[in-house]
Amino acid sequence: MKFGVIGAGQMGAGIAQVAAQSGFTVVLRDMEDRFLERGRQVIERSLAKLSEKGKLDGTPEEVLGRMTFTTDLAAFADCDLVVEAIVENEGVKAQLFRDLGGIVKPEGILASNTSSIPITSLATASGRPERFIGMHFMNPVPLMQLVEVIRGYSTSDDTAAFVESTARKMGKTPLSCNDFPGFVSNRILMPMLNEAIQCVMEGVAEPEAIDGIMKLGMNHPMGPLTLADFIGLDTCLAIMEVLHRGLGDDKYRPSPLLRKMVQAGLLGRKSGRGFYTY
Ligand SMILES: CC(=O)CC(=O)SCCNC(=O)CCNC(=O)[C@H](O)C(C)(C)COP(=O)(O)OP(=O)(O)OC[C@H]1O[C@@H](n2cnc3c(N)ncnc32)[C@H](O)[C@@H]1OP(=O)(O)O
Ligand SMILES: NC(=O)C1=CN([C@@H]2O[C@H](COP(=O)(O)OP(=O)(O)OC[C@H]3O[C@@H](n4cnc5c(N)ncnc54)[C@H](OP(=O)(O)O)[C@@H]3O)[C@@H](O)[C@H]2O)C=CC1
Repeated sequence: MKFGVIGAGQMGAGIAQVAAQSGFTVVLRDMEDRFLERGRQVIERSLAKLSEKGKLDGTPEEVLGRMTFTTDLAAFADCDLVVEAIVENEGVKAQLFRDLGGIVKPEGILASNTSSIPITSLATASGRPERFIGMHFMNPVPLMQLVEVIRGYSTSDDTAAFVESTARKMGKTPLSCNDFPGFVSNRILMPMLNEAIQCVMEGVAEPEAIDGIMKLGMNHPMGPLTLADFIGLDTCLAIMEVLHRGLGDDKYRPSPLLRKMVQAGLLGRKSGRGFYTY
């Protein structure tokens, strides 16, 4: 199978890596060579770590040998499945799917790794709504078990079955849900992270104490502010906006502190500073 991934950021690089680990031929695209190079380095580090621990089938070189890095969308023409993992912005994603709809062979399936944006509207933009689906991997992709599979209004049974079987071949567990803002994962997770940010803003406690309380008290592997920094505060804000707009309830209002930090360019781990400094 030829597996396409668009966006070589933290999610796209992880999805491409795990697809190649699973034996698929992979093409990974970003807009500029320097972003592809950054993605390749992340993949090389992750493969080295997995290999060191005996958790990799074959060598890192064999896995990398199944991957091609490109800036050219035409390289996706013969892909059986293309997963998009670019910025969490509906207009930008819709334009990409309009383009892809005219490039990828008609029987190819298009999927979005979006955290929250309506699958049905991206499916319409693609011009092939029956062969369009949400394939939502979790961060960090090489370590997390879940793929949340989101069916759009017109997604066919064959498309859902193909994507679920592909997720299993990648060593993941697919779980399905319908197309509602934030799906299941982020409808439940993101309000908790937003509330932790609101606690910082209101001076309820210092970030370290908030994270410590949730880690030690609730056995969460990461505190909510560490996790928000890990996901990216720009992505967290984009998801909260979709929940707020899409569900029309002020309980999903993004914390003003979250908004201000994104305006200040404090995006978390990827920009070097968020609630913590990296
Ligand atoms: C926003 C959305 O739309 C959806 C989302 O994804 S929401 C986010 C979902 N993800 C989470 O909630 C993650 C929560 N965090 C965790 O589960 C854990 O902290 C974790 C699995 C990320 C890390 O595990 P941990 O037990 O905390 O230990 P940590 O020491 O950091 O890492 C474990 C090992 O994995 C390695 N590791 C981390 N990332 C890796 C990667 N990408 N590839 C390979 N190895 C990796 C680490 O280097 C470490 O190796 P050593 O044991 O040799 O030091
Ligand atoms: N972060 C997370 O924990 C998770 C995120 N997701 C979702 O995955 C997707 C990607 O997130 P993530 O990998 O974290 O984000 P990153 O910021 O790490 O990467 C985003 C990617 O999108 C590209 N991009 C940015 N702007 C544009 C544009 N205008 N046109 C085309 N490409 C663009 C970036 O390229 P460049 O480097 O050139 O800017 C980069 O490759 C989002 O939809 C997000 O919601 C899903 C699960 C978890």
